[in-house]
Parts: sequence; structure tokens; C-alpha cells
Amino acid sequence: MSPISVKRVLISECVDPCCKALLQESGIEVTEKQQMSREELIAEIQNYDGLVVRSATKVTADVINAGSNLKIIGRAGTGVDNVDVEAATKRGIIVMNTPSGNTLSAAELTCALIMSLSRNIPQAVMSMKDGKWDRKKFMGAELFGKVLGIVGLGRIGKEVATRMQSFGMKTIGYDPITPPEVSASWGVEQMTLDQLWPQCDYITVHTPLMPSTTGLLNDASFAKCKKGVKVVNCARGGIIDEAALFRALESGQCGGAGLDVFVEEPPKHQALINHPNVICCPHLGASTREAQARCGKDIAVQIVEMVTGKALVGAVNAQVLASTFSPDSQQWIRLGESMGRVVRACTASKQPYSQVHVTSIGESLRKCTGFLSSAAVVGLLTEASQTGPNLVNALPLAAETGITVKSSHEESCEHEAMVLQVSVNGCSFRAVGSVQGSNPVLLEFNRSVFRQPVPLTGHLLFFRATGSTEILLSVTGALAAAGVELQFFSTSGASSGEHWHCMGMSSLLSDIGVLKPLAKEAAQLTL
Ligand SMILES: NC(=O)c1ccc[n+]([C@@H]2O[C@H](COP(=O)([O-])OP(=O)(O)OC[C@H]3O[C@@H](n4cnc5c(N)ncnc54)[C@H](O)[C@@H]3O)[C@@H](O)[C@H]2O)c1
Ligand SMILES: O=C(O)[C@H](O)COP(=O)(O)O
Repeated sequence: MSPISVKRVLISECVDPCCKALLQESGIEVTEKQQMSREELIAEIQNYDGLVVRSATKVTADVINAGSNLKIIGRAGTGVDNVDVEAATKRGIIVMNTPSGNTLSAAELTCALIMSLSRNIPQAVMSMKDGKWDRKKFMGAELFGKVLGIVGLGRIGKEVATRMQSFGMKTIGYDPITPPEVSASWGVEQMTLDQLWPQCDYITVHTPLMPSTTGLLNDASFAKCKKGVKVVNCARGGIIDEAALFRALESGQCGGAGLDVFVEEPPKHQALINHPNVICCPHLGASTREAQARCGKDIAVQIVEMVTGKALVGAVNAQVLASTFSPDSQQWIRLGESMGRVVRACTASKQPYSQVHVTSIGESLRKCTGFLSSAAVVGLLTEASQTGPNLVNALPLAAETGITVKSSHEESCEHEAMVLQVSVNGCSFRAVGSVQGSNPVLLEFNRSVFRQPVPLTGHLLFFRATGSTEILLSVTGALAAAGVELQFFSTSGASSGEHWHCMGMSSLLSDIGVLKPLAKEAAQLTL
């Protein structure tokens, strides 16, 4: 993938200073502005190619759409639920995060809340600050021998498990993706949620917030828990339903809650915060010097690596791009885009497309099918779309335009090639291309196999006519009469009927209509 140009970055939150320093070292201009209102952000964002945020900046669709130059949204942290990733993808903007930078800090805060719940530490502290010495009121319970249920066994869930095991807790859990044998290797026995709820003395959630995890702990699940169960949420507000939690606290079904995150931040549900059995923090899971230094450094390094074309790390919406950061893949991307543009030029009068099918051929292209399809769609849509198609938004744009994109792979030990088949208004077009040396070439167009591979560069004329010497001479003559020099010529190998031919030209014809008497169809383009 050709390097993405990012010259100006806005950091809209308190991100470790190393982030700004590293970006500046790479020649990127950085502006830091904290606590911008939504209106200010919308007004300013057009001045930047990049935006770096934590969780407080709401990067909504209107912010994204106002960012006419935006190419990258970097989240110095894990959760990207404050970014409208779908809107960013449609606009061809890469969204990336630094998911492991704050894992340990979030895990440690979770453990601190579990311990605080077991011994009422915050309440005891408050009582002493109130001048009291109440040793009876704050009777606690040991963690040793208790059961901790961990819902979400990813990075943080795992670190919480291993730490709490050292207190002698039994750790059980649930995760639809992490295999049971993997979690068993770090001491967590997996089971269904219905099996898990009644066994737990403590429950901690470590999932992203999404439809399947919203209200995971609700009235029904609290009812299945042991009376007095204690719960912790250091993941995202809403995974534990706040109203259901309040009811469970009031009834005693829930014996205590440790909350770092809330549905709205700052939280609106003040009765919940004030509940005597609730201990809470203002979203401090990642607020350690170490986590911030890691996240700030990671996001800056990731942006610089992307800008310099070295690698794409941490992208949450453009995984297909990760495999495009090698010199070899650049040529294939150029081939895909060029083939798309050739097909577009030759089918201009027949739009719209209904189906695009890209086949990669040859072992070394096995992993390239995804980006070849996107590249071909970029070429096909380049002049049609106002949104500026790129490898990030090609497939969503195609879907929006009603184009079905299919991709497949075929093994071949003889050659590497890409086949692009396009259905347009009931007709089917098929192009076959490859990379020779480092140059993208077209080998075949609509069953016309070129005698010489057509280099996909410069000013190209494609026309459909018989291969008779007279026609070819007439076309050459028409070019000469228009003052256009012929640079190369490749005709189809077939001896009879009409076929596609290609000529390389010194410039484009000012009026392609001069070929009307000579060719059934003709198209020209510059690659
Ligand atoms: N409080 C903080 O400051 C803070 C800091 C870092 C991360 N977080 C949040 O913590 C959460 C976990 O982060 P992580 O880095 O461990 O993420 P992760 O992606 O490593 O782990 C999440 C796990 O949740 C699992 N999961 C998905 N759907 C599930 C479901 N329905 N039931 C059970 N498990 C499910 C996934 O399979 C995955 O293993 C995220 O929401 C993140 O935003 C909060
Ligand atoms: O998802 C995260 O990384 C955490 O919630 C931390 O958010 P923060 O960077 O705003 O502290």
C-alpha cells in the first residue's frame, strides 16, 4: 500500500507527552487541545489528517464527516466504542487502537476493587476521615476459597484470573471465543453462564460493550446468582445493567459493586453511586503512568509506521490492509486498481455493475485475494464515487452501490495472475493480469489474449475491431492525424472475428470519436 500521508494530527485528550514527541520527531505537526466541545471539534477537524483520542472524545459520524482530510483515528487505549467505526470505514478512514498497553493497569484496578469489596476498604477510609473508629461495622470476608466468575476471557480477564488465583480464589469463566483448553491452561474452567451465575461469590466482566453483552448482568441473571454476590465492572458501562444492579443492591441479592465505568460518564445515576455498598472510580482503569506511556508510545509508533509504509498495526477496521505493506503487494495492488480502471473505461456506457468477482491464481497470492478484490473495486469506482474509494472503504462502498463482490483463489504452479470478472447490465467482462518484474500487465481482455502483455502504465487506448492489417493501419493513421504517437501495440492472438486491441500512446486523443468508423468500441485512459 502506498504510504498514507499524515501531516497534521490533533490530540484531543490527555495522552502521554511521548505521543506528541514521537509524532513530531517524524515530521508530523501536532496540536493538543483538551476538552473541546462537539461543535469545536466539528469546526476544527477539517484541518487535520489524524486524530488521537482516549475514551472521552465522541468521534461520531458528524465529526467524521466534517473531517474532510481525516485519514487516521488513533485510539490511545483499548475500547473504540467512542468512535463510529462504521462511519469512518465508509469514509475510508483507518481506525486503530493500542489494545495491550493498558491491560495490566485495568487488571490491577479490577483486583483492587475485588479486594476493596471484600474488606470494605473505601467505606472504612471514609468513616475514619469522618472521625469514627468503627471496627464492627466493616467486618469483611476472606477471598481465599471463594469463587470468582470471569465473563470475558481476553487480555484483561486472563490477567485478573492469574492474579486472583494467588489469593486462593477458584476462577471459573465464560467466553464464546477463547477455547476452554486455552483458559484452562491459566486456571479458568469454562462453563455456560447459567452454570456460572449460581457458583460465584464475585463476578467480574471483561468484554467489549456490544449488543450481546449489553445488560449481560440483568434482573434475570442476578436472580440466578448466590444471594450477596459481589460484582465488578472495569470494562464498559452497561454490561451490568445499572437499574438492575441498583435493585439487586437494594434487595441484598447483590452484596456490593465495584464500578469503574458507567453508561454515561460522568454517571447520571447518583443513587447508584451513593449506595453504601457501591465503591467506584471515575474510569481510572488505564490511568497509570505506565499504561499511558505504553498507549501514547504505541499509537504514535503505529501512526508513524503506517505513514512511512512500514506496517499497519492495530487497525480495527482495515485488517485487509495489514498484508499490503510489502513492496511485492504494492505491485499487485497497482495491478488490481489498474485492471479495475481499464474495465471501467471499457464499460463506461454500460453501467451499473451488479457483480465483481476476483480470483487470485498461484500459491504466493493465496493471502492476497482480499486486498486484490478491494483494489479492483477501487479502480472500478474511482471516478464514480465522490467519497474517494480506497482499500479501507472499497467493499462498503461497493455494497452501498449494489455491487456484490466475490473473491476466490485457485492454485497454480505455473503462474501468478489475477482474474477480474465484472457483470454490467447483463454483459460479462473478464480481464486477466499479472505482475512481470515489478510492472502490472494485462494479459487478456474479454477473451482476447494479447500477443504481448500490455504494460498498465501511461496513456492507453483499448478498442474492439477485427485484427485485419487494414483496420490496425487505419487506427494508427487516425492517431497520427491527431498528432498522437504510437508507443506500443498489442493485438489479440486470434485470427478471425472482432477482438480487443491495445495501443500505448504519447498522449490521450482529444476526441476518441475519430475512431468511431473503425472500431465497434473504444476507450482511452491514463494509468
Ligand atoms: N476501565 C478501563 O479503563 C479499561 C481499560 C482497558 C480496557 N477496558 C475495557 O475492558 C474490556 C476488555 O478489554 P480486553 O483488552 O480484555 O479485551 P479483549 O478483546 O482482549 O477481551 C474481550 C473478551 O470478551 C470476549 N467476549 C465477547 N463477547 C462475549 C460475551 N458475549 N460473553 C463473554 N465474553 C465475550 C471476547 O471473546 C474476548 O475474549 C473492553 O471493554 C475494554 O474497552 C477498560
Ligand atoms: O478502553 C480503554 O482503553 C479504557 O477504557 C481506558 O480509557 P481511557 O484511555 O479513556 O482511560
